[in-house]
Amino acid sequence: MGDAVEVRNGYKYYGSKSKPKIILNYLNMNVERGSIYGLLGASGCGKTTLLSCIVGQRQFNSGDVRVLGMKPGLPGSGVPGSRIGYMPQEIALVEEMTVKEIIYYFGRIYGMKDDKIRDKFKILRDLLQLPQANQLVKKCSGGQARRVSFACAMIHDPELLILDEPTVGLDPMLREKIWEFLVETTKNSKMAVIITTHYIEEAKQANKIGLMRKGVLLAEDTPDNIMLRFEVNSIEDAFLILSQKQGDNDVIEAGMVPLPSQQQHASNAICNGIEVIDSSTITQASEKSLGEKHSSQIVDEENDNSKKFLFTTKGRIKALMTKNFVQLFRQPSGIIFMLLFPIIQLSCFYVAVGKTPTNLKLGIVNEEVPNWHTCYEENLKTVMPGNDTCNFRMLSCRYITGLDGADHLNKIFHSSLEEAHREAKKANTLGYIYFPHNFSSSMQVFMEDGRYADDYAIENAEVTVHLDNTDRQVSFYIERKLYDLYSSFVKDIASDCNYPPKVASIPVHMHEPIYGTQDMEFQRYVAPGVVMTMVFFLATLLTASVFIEERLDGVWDRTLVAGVSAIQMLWAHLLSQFIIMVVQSIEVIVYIGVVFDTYNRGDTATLIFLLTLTSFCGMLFGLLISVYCKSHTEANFVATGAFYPMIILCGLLWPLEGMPKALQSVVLYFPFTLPSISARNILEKGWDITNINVYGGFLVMAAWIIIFFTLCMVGLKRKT
Ligand SMILES: Nc1ncnc2c1ncn2[C@@H]1O[C@H](COP(=O)(O)OP(=O)(O)OP(=O)(O)O)[C@@H](O)[C@H]1O
Repeated sequence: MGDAVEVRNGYKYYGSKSKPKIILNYLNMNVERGSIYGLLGASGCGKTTLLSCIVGQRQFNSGDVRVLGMKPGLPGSGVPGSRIGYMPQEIALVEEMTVKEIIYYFGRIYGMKDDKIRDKFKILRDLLQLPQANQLVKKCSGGQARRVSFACAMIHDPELLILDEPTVGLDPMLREKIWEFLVETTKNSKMAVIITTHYIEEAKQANKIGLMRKGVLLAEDTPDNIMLRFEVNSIEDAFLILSQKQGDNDVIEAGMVPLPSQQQHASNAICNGIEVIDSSTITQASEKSLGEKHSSQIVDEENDNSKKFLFTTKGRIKALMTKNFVQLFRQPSGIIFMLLFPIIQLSCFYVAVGKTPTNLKLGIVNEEVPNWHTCYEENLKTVMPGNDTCNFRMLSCRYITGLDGADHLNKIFHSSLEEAHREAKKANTLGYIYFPHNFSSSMQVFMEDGRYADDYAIENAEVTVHLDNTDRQVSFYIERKLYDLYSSFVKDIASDCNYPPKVASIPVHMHEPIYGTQDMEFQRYVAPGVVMTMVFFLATLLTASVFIEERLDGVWDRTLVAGVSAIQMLWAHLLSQFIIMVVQSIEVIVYIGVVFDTYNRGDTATLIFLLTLTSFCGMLFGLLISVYCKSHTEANFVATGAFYPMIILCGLLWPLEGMPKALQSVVLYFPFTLPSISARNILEKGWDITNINVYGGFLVMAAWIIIFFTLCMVGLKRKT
């Protein structure tokens, strides 16, 4: 059957080719089936790197590795996959799951049936003194979590069990029990175990130990033989002697990479006569047998795989989706984020945006009256029509009292222009309006015989306005109010003087709008864009954080080593997210429809579809970020960096027509620009998906989905 693991001239470096940080320096290793191999070495000597190359998580830069007779990663090799069990150094469990759930998760991933998982779980629970089945992993102590992690690696009775420091933090009794179990199991089966440990003496129970230092195995033999050879009573002493012999001079310098043949020579020299595995021990015959086994095993495995394929894939997708939902819904922040955030954000938007500004302080200086109370005297008459003339007095009062109808304006009366100016400068008012002492008489001259009115009269017939323009929205609003009021003020005077009111109105008439309403609020214009950007970025942040978290806590890698492909993980995530997104989109549409009474002239299903696509696109963008960013901080930078340009350029804050032409033609294809126009067209114009001004947005969104998906795939392929 050959050895469980055979490593020949394993060479691995991190960093660039020109400046390599060499971790494994043409290392050789043999692990027999049905045996325990203790891999010992100081922290940082490369043990984890070696194990990751054995389980197929990483690859050697050169050299050869056979695991259970095949090269890891080859189709049908079962590595990564169910032939091995891997317990990484970090806990690498889903914290939101219970002990039972995480065991079932890995069992299903390995393609086990539920009743088999249940039986094995019972055995492991007693053996490893696992915590209560319904205890959350995050509530487990370090030692408990390590035992659960160990159980996950063992659940499927692998042919090769790889344990990276499994006994750290466990009490001596339990450590002993675990070793007993491993010794017993390897005796009675063909299971091979590779175990790294810092407790060198416990490795005495291993069938073989490898002493590793600076990327090479200094010795590889049974514990007794090693102690015998160095005439010492402990492996630790033997290791010390070996390390001294290797010496510091042999620190591997970057850039001085020896050739395999030179290295073979070098490592023999390093070990000063100590027998280090000789690569020539792989005989022609064993190579041949490996080759034969290779092809026959591929056929067997492929047959087996095709039978099990459906069952395993179903089980995996079920396990992955359950994990996703558990992860999301066991964290209060997850539910808040997905379901409550849209409600909170929409409420903020609808309550705060687009309403008419109120309590706007506007100063008034009126030189026509001795004091402002005069304007509010009862029986004040400002227009006195005669037969062939119409006399005006204190007309300014008529305009000022007209302002009372504009209840959003708060009038502040000033006694002089200087005072009004001073108050506006101090920002105590938003500006002021001024009426000269001869406002009414000038108006009379202007209205009765405008053709002969002199400049002085024309000037004094004006309402002079000075506004603080720094808040343009507010000053626009005041301007519009003052214009509207003046228009009705003049019309009223004309009517009182028995002139036809139309003579006094501006001859531009705004009829009922073709689409929308005359009093349509700004809110309705921005709402589609706001809702779309909201669902997009919620999905982006959620996906990016979930994936990065999984990668950082080791769950992602561990699941890959268990045989799940990155693509399967991606599909499971897409499916679970899709369900959440449909719920979220319905929630958003119903909420704004029912609570804020937002009408929709078009088809609601089309809107929900567009919103779900937007959310899906956001999710893929989040995935893309998680693929290329290493940490949450990096992901946040990218998400925030993308958020503002997208919002600013999509026509949400300012119409596209106001942007430079070249920019317009680019931003039109941004993820929110055409889609928000489509949404607006559905809502306001009632157009359906057959209209280009609606399906244009769908096409853009679909194109972005394809772009993000392709980039994700490229990134994932490069990473795995
Ligand atoms: N992705 C990486 N990029 C660069 N260097 C790395 C990377 N991963 C590990 N290293 C470095 O490689 C060396 C070997 O790391 P490795 O984790 O294999 O050591 P180890 O023997 O398992 O240590 P320990 O017992 O502390 O886990 C260390 O110096 C580590 O800093």
